[in-house]
Amino acid sequence: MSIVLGANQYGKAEVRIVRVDRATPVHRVTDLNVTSQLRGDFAACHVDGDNSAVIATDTQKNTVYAFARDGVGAPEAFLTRLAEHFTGFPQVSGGRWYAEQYGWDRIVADGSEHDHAFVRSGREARTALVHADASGLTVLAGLRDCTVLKSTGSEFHGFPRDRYTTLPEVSDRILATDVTAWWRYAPGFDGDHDARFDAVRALLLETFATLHSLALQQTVYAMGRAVLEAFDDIVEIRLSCPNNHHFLVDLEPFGLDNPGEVFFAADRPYGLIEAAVTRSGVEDHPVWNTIGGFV
Ligand SMILES: O=c1[nH]c(=O)c2[nH]c(=O)[nH]c2[nH]1
Repeated sequence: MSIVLGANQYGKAEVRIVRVDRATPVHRVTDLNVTSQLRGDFAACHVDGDNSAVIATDTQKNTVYAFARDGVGAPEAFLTRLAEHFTGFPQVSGGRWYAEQYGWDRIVADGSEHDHAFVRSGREARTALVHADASGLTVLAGLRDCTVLKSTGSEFHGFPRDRYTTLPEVSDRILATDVTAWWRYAPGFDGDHDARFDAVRALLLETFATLHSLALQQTVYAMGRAVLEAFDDIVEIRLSCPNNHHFLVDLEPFGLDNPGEVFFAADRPYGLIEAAVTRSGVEDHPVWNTIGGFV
């Protein structure tokens, strides 16, 4: 039996860049966490310790900072620049560039938005991924931990019951989740990434709000479907949504009723609903193998 090196990639993870755009006194802040990973002809390093082809992870980090000097723009565009740069090295056959972008809102002071003071806009992050292989570049955009809740307009009933089923059927409940979504652009997409991100996010939220939900599964599929219906140049979308359960507290021991007003917000265990929504005939794309925690 001989032992051989299998798939490998290497790079610098979580390069934090905060870029301040000072073109006017109204500063703009872009806050990114970038991971760069290269694939290619690196067997000699793994097998013999021969580093002659290795673009050091430190060099990858420095390249990220240097490229930010020219401006960052949309994370998808920034990662595409990095992908094009690194795949220009003959020993690099592909790679994976991933970014999370954290939002900062302007602080309102004296009744107006401040020029250069900001407050973090919560746990949610915008995400982007550029994947390069022999077939070219693939761009995914997404978001994670977009926490949403609706206080009615959600039911769950009609499920099978067996000796282990205790869940009551409900025709009115809280529906809450932290949306994580990734969507894949058609090859060559050259639209405005920022505008498109805003439009997709708005559509996901609008669908969550307006669909009268009979199951979180139905809501998740409807959110994905709405995005594919609205944008021809998005090929497919994947969603992962925990069901953040809110259980009605039994107030009867205190002689009180509880007409859907007092809930216990459980943190675990939680349901986990995941779905890929795609166009019929689209083949499985290798980029999805580079994303963990999804169907
Ligand atoms: O929307 C839901 N889907 C389920 O599959 C499920 N299972 C469960 O216990 N509660 C819920 N809610």
